[in-house]
Amino acid sequence: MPEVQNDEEVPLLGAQRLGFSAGSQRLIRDIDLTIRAGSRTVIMGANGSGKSLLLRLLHGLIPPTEGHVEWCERPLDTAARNEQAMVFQRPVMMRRSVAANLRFALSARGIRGAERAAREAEAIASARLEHLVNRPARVLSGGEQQRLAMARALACAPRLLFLDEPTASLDPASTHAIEQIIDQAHDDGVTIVLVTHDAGQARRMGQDLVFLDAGRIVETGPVAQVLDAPSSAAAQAWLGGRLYLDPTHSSQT
Ligand SMILES: Nc1ncnc2c1ncn2[C@@H]1O[C@H](COP(=O)(O)OP(=O)(O)OP(=O)(O)O)[C@@H](O)[C@H]1O
Repeated sequence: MPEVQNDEEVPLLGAQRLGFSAGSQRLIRDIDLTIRAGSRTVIMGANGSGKSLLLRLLHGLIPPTEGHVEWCERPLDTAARNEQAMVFQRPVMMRRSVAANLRFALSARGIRGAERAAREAEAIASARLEHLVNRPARVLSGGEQQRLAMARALACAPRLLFLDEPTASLDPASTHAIEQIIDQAHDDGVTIVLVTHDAGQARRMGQDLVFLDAGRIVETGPVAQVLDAPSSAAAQAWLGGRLYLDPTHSSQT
């Protein structure tokens, strides 16, 4: 089974024979994956290869139609999901101030009073949002909203953070700010699973790379190894800027 390697030996998240079908379309299939505590895993693949779908399955946002996901070797339930967080390419902001968005997320996890105030202040400082704290979140720029989305996710102290193309719409400065927040979170012990199309970002942020094609893992390995010397035809084509259509695989089979 392809296994993501890293220094620590604790299997935080595991997927066994994970699959998702819609009608006759097998959109995700035969995914065996282990994410160890403290690792930084990058998921790459062409548009439509199933990266976002896989992230949603791993986070328990949608139920698999085949196989299962385990958290610390136990079924992925609501309590387990509360130990994870996810940030999307386009953050969803509530019609409230920056501070109120943070407070709401913390309250939803049962965190109130002095603890909530302390976490809110820490999150605002770490995302450098002090000057925007009373502004309606929905009028923030894309980069500011994404910093708030990161702050909101990390304020809940997740053990694992899923990131689905978090900088795809951002300029280089905002991208750098988000990457700094991810680095800090990782230094603080948060396990990172990042979907990106940006090979530079994969090199900066990742240790292990999982390459998807047509809903299945076709290659795994250290980021530099996969990017510099891909072994799969799909990764070779994608890195060479070519569309890859594997004649032996169809989503209908
Ligand atoms: N809930 C769903 N029901 C049916 N089909 C879906 C569902 N979610 C995603 N799909 C389909 O699954 C395929 C993979 O979608 P997904 O969004 O995971 O791709 P992706 O690799 O993240 O692509 P991109 O790089 O363009 O964001 C697409 O063809 C999409 O239309």
